[in-house]
Amino acid sequence: MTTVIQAKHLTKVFGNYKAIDDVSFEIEENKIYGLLGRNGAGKTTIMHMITAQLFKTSGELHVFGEDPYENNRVLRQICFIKESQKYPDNFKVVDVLETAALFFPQWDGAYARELIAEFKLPLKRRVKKLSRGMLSAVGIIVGLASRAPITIFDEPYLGLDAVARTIFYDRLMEDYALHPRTVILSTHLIDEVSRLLEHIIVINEGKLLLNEEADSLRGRAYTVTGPVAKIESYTANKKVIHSEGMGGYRSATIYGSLVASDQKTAEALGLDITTVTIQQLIVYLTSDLVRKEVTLR
Ligand SMILES: Nc1ncnc2c1ncn2[C@@H]1O[C@H](COP(=O)(O)OP(=O)(O)OP(=O)(O)O)[C@@H](O)[C@H]1O
Repeated sequence: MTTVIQAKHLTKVFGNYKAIDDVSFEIEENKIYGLLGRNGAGKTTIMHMITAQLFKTSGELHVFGEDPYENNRVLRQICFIKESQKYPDNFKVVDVLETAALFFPQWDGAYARELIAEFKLPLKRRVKKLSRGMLSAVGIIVGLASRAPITIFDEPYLGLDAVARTIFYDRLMEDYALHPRTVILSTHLIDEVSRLLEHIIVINEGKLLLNEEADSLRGRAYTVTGPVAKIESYTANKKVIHSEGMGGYRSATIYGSLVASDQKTAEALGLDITTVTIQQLIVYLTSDLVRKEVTLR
């Protein structure tokens, strides 16, 4: 596996606020990553350092083995699509595509036109006259057609309706299969994208909370539901990351794989067992209450 981004003890301080605190991770070639976390966790700050829009305070950051700052050789290999992308006032959709064609070495103009038709975008309309969702579609089209070896989508779909989001996910998967590259998706719609993600990095309050293959996270927690006394007996000595009650019933989410012996015990107690989605798992793990009580691994 080739590493395309390497962060070691990466730290970013704004004034006296540590937005990124000693974070280390590697991003490999030709994989789809989810960069996830709550509002203000530090995801955009990391993406801005990778794309040389912010200086790191300390630590190391290498992109394709080099420092990304003022390094055009590296930056032309990265396409960064963000929700708040600004375009010059007089730009029409067609101007955005033509500018992207000049910048990205692997740009595919024919594919961009196909996507324009699919998202029903008016090529000759000024970008500032587009609806919120149409503006997001422009970013998505640039991100896909750039075929950049590192393509980063930071909450790319503000205002995009469910149909258009599905088009984005489907096209991303198809095009990624034909033209593998590294994709980093940062989003709060985790359930929607979780089937696309191969590896998940979770940032919480500026620190690295999880850095794992998505498949290994899929079976990482489960929920048991049943009468309070039986739940209490079952969960003794287990890491409960979420719990809620209703009348005499309680449900408890347990951090850990459901091994055969535990499954037998739960069944013998008559408890219902349900799986936990990656989104639920991340919500529980990043909630303040849980982090105080549970130390991961
Ligand atoms: N230029 C800046 N000056 C001061 N503080 C900043 C600056 N940029 C970001 N921050 C702070 O750093 C923290 C991380 O912000 P960041 O935008 O990276 O979060 P995020 O994970 O992308 O959040 P969201 O999901 O809401 O987009 C926040 O507390 C934010 O207020």
